[in-house]
Amino acid sequence: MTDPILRARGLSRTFRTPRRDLFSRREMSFELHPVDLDIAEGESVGVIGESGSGKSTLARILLALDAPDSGELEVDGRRVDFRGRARELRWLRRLTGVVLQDPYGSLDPRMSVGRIVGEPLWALDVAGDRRARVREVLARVGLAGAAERYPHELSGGQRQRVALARAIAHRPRILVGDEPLSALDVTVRAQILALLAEIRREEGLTLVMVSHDLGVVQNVCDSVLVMTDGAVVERGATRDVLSRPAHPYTQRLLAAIPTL
Ligand SMILES: Nc1ncnc2c1ncn2[C@@H]1O[C@H](COP(=O)(O)OP(=O)(O)OP(=O)(O)O)[C@@H](O)[C@H]1O
Repeated sequence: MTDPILRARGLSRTFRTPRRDLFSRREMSFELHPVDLDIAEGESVGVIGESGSGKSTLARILLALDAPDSGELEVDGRRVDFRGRARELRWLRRLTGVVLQDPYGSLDPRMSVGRIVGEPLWALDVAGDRRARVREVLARVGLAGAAERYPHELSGGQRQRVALARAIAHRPRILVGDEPLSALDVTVRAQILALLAEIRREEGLTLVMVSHDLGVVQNVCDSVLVMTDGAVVERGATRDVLSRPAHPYTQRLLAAIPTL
C-alpha cells in the first residue's frame, strides 16, 4: 500500500457513566478496544456492527470530534493533536467532511440552505469564489436554486442532499458518513446512496461509512470492519467478509439480515 491517507494505531476510548435508576445504582461503561487502521486514498471502508458496538465512537475519533484515551492518528501523513485548539485542527477539518444520520438535527433551522452549505467555506477560510462554489455544489446534489430555502421547507431526502453538499463543499479528501441513510425511506435511500457513490467516484474521495445496513456497505465499500462490544473482530474485502464471514459474530450478524 502507498502511504495511507488515514493511519490509526491503538486508538482506544473508555466511557464511564454512573447510571442511577429506581432499583440500583451501577456504573455503565463502554470500552473501545485499541483499533489499528490503514486506509488508502480513494478507498471506501464500511464499519458495521450492532447498536452500541462502538462504530460512532470510532468515527468521531477519526474526525477528532472526540479524543482517544490512547493511541495515535495520522491523516495525510500528519499527526492529529487531539488536545489541540480548534485552530490547530483546521487542516484536518479541511481534509474531512461528515454526514450524520439525522437530517433534521444536523441542519440549523434558522439558516438558509445556501448559508448552511457555505458555512464550512467561511469557517475554514477556503479560497476562491465561495458563492459560486455553493451554487455549484447545490447543483451537484440536485438542489440547484434551493439556496434561499430553509430546512423545514425540504423533504428528508432533500435535507440529506443539503447535508451532503455541506460535507463536500470545501472539497475534503475524506468523507465520513455515520448512518447517513438510515433516517430515510427506502426509495429515497437508494437515490442518496447512488448520489454518494457518484460523488465519491468523481472526487476520488476516501470514504468511511458507518452503517448497520449491509446493502449500503455492499454497494459502496471496498472493505469492511466488523465491530462488536467495542472491538473490531473481523475485517477484509467486503465481498469476502459478506460471502464468507470468518468470525462467529459476523456470521450471526449476516444470518440476522434476511435481505442479503
Ligand atoms: N459521550 C459519551 N459518554 C458516555 N457514553 C458514551 C458516549 N458516547 C458513546 N457512549 C457509549 O458508548 C457505547 C458505544 O456507542 P456508539 O455510539 O459508538 O455505538 P454505535 O455502534 O455507533 O451504536 P449506534 O449504531 O446505536 O449508533 C454506547 O454504550 C454508548 O452509550
